[in-house]
Amino acid sequence: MDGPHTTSADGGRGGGWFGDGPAGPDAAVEDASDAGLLRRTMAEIEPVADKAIAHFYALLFLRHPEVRELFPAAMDTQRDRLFKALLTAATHADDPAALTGYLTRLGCGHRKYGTLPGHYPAVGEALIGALALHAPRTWGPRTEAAWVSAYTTVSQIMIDAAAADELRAPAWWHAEVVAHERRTPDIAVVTVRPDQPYPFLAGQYTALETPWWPRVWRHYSFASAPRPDGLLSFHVKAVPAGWVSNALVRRARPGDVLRLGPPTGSMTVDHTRDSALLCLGGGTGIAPIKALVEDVARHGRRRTVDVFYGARSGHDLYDIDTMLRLQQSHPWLSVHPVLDDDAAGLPTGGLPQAVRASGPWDAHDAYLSGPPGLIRRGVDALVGIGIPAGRIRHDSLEELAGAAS
Ligand SMILES: NC(=O)C1=CN([C@@H]2O[C@H](COP(=O)(O)OP(=O)(O)OC[C@H]3O[C@@H](n4cnc5c(N)ncnc54)[C@H](O)[C@@H]3O)[C@@H](O)[C@H]2O)C=CC1
Repeated sequence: MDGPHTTSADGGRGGGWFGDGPAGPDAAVEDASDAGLLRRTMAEIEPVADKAIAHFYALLFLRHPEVRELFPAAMDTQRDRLFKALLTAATHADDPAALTGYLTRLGCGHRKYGTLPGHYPAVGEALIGALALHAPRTWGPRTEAAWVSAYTTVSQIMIDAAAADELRAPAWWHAEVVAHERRTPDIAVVTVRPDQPYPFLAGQYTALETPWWPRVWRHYSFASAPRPDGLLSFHVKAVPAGWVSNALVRRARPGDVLRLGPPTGSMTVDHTRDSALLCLGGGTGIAPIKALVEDVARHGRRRTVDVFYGARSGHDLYDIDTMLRLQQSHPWLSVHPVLDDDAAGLPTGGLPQAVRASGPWDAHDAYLSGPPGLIRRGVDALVGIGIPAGRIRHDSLEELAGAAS
């Protein structure tokens, strides 16, 4: 690729990459601000997003075959993540300050894929090409200029963030599997030793790649707070069609070497506060909750912690012994197992109902971890019982959608 990002050369003004062309449908637009033009494209693209995404990748790989090797052999459902992230970012580009955190993480996170500054113009060109074709009613020179300008802002923040990160941290870590414990036929606890120090906070997660599915990255939460021996563990459930999770549960053995991206996520404990914690962990979502409990224990400042640990059946409460042991050693910790059905086989209403039925919780800081459906319903329940949304933490639902597969 040829040097750093170049799209700012024309500043996105006067027609951009596809020539000046005739005055298009954007000539007499009411809200002709850049943000208004971007919103109009988005509204037109939304119903045909699948086609636009397919076109985007076709253009990208046709014009820049060298970029293909940054992506996995099989482009699965994750393929729309790049396109969607670009659109989300570009449409918020009129407020770069608010976006900087997101784009900084995105730029740093892209280092593990081998992304270089020279790749950004190729992606931008394909993005504009796909949008122009699939939003013909609203596309025109001014709209194109607005997209070029937005993409330039977005990509420059990502490029700068990656360059700054390069001075601080590796693009990825190699991590050798040192223990592999099958807790149920579908769930394994995988413990790894990173090849270099791996600083992270309890409650965060990382992207992980196995040797069996190169360039397919999946997110897993750390199942422990940082340990003195530097080891990291993950709770992995093999799910149908989950390439990475199946390989980790059924194939990984001590000695195998994985790759880890940087730690990310803000579901961490604020130790400047002393309010009590209410934690909801569903299924393998108990992993980061356990890490948070260990973090509170190590921090030494006692605050009460209530953990509601939900599972579909008693058999699925694969980590209950660990949680009960923690409860025994810490008088400030209460663990409440919650099954979907009661002893008579009747539905219990699950975690949200169990939390609603106890309390009061309105003075607590809340943490949720588990399937996206549980998080959505859990947040509704917690807001309903008086916990302000600003005191409820969970990982991004978008990231979780592809998390465990
Ligand atoms: N940081 C995080 O938020 C983490 C999230 N996860 C996610 O947790 C999930 C774990 O999967 P499994 O163990 O198979 O969970 P599961 O499907 O067996 O469900 C676990 C618990 O969540 C409840 N639940 C599920 N869907 C619900 C809904 N729509 N409304 C209310 N309650 C619901 C179930 O009743 C059960 O108590 C995966 O999707 C994984 O990606 C896993 C680790 C960390």
